[in-house]
Amino acid sequence: MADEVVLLDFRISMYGMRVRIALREKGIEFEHREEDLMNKSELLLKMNPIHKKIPVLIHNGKAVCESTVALQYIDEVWNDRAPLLSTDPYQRAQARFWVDYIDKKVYDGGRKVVWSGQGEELEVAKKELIESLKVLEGELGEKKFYGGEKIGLVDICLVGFYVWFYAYEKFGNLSIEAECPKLVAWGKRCAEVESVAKSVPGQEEVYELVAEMRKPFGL
Ligand SMILES: N[C@@H](CCC(=O)N[C@@H](CS)C(=O)NCC(=O)O)C(=O)O
Repeated sequence: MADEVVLLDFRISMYGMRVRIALREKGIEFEHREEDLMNKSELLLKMNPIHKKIPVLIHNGKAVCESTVALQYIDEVWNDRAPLLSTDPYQRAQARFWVDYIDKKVYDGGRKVVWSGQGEELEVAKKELIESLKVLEGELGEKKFYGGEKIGLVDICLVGFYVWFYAYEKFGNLSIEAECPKLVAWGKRCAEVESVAKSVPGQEEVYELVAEMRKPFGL
């Protein structure tokens, strides 16, 4: 029986993007179902009753929730091609450490920049975001990708945030390129990789959609 793979998703979600990229890295055909997060589908509520969030990967009718869990699942099920992680246990542990860092620090900093409005709160958020990006830039060093010559788990998990950089810059009145030029160069390299190019929206599209989402909150 052919695999049936469905992804419940939201186009500008950095978490959704990573699952799309991983599936495309592996060459897995999948059906993409866009969710309206203000009016979630019955399927989403049924498949992710605990968190009620996207992305949800549905493989032959079975749901896998949480993006990093989905990436691990994808890597284990389709383990005969395009590995997302090194075979070395220590390298694997390191990659998972950085994904955890991204999800805690970059997500938090970015969320606050987008939703803080103006003033002291925004200044603190900007500092937090830039600090976390500088740490990640340091970890990249002179490598082409975090995965080495090819994109790997850390690249796949961070590139969705790169797609939000323009929105962070506009709402935070900051220049990520001035602060982290090597990280921005890395993001541009990633954006040229086929699996990424096919999976992520443009930075302006993200900015425009987020600007619409902020309006009801008077931002
Ligand atoms: N830790 C989750 C985060 C997923 C997440 O925050 N999804 C957001 C969209 S980016 C969502 O579904 N939000 C809807 C809600 O919170 O009701 C993951 O890695 O999958």
